[in-house]
Amino acid sequence: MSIAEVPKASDLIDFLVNKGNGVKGLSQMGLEIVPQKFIQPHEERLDFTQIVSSESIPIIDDFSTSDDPKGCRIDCDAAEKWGFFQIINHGIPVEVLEDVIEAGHKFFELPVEERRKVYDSDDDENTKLWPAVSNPELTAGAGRHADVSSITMLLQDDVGGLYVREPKGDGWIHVPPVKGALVINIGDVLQIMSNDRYKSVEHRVIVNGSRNRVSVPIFVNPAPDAVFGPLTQVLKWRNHCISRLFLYSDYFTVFQ
Ligand SMILES: O=C(O)CCC(=O)C(=O)O
Ligand SMILES: [Fe+2]
Repeated sequence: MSIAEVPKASDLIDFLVNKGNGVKGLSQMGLEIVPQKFIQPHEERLDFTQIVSSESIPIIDDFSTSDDPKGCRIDCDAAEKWGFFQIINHGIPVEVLEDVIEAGHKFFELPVEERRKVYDSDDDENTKLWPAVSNPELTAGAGRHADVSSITMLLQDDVGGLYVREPKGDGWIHVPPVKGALVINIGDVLQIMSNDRYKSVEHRVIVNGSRNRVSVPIFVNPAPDAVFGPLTQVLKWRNHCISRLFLYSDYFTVFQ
């Protein structure tokens, strides 16, 4: 849980997608490089020596039957240690997920005006485009952040670029695209409710040098007027309570 002082992905998306500039828009403006606003400050750039390739987040198979205690144990361990895991064979047909991704790519190929119409008429605002840029190492994809959700469920295409903080270290671990998988991560709310047992882990997105990336995150959030804090049932996991109570709308405003 921390707030990173980096440009927000939403600014980049707003410029490139909502305002309809696109990557082409950048070049039509005669810009050789991405505007300064979207350049990562030096200390925030992901330096490739920070990538840890010897470790990977767990892939949990057959999540739907994990109400057996052994399965639950694996999920809990993943939530405690990594805060991130992927699930496969979850019950949603792979073809359905692939259709969603394909629709996302098609949408972003539409001319700007068409795209706007879809935006105005549709409430599906979750699909995200991470446009290919020629200098991805300099550019803000999504700066490092933790989610202010309870949990987040993410569908990503096969481009890759999501990195997760390694447990107890400064490195970043790639979350490789796995066909038909959903990436699940613990958000701040569940970290607090679990009294710090489950971890809301920092992550970031690095855009690709040549391919547009589509991802569809679904944030499961409490209602704005919900009050949350460590659950009394879990206080035994630490001998002190790590947090006060929050009104979710206040929490969101401060930490988003
Ligand atoms: O697209 C992704 O892989 C992650 C996006 C993300 O972290 C977010 O929207 O909070
Ligand atoms: Fe996120």
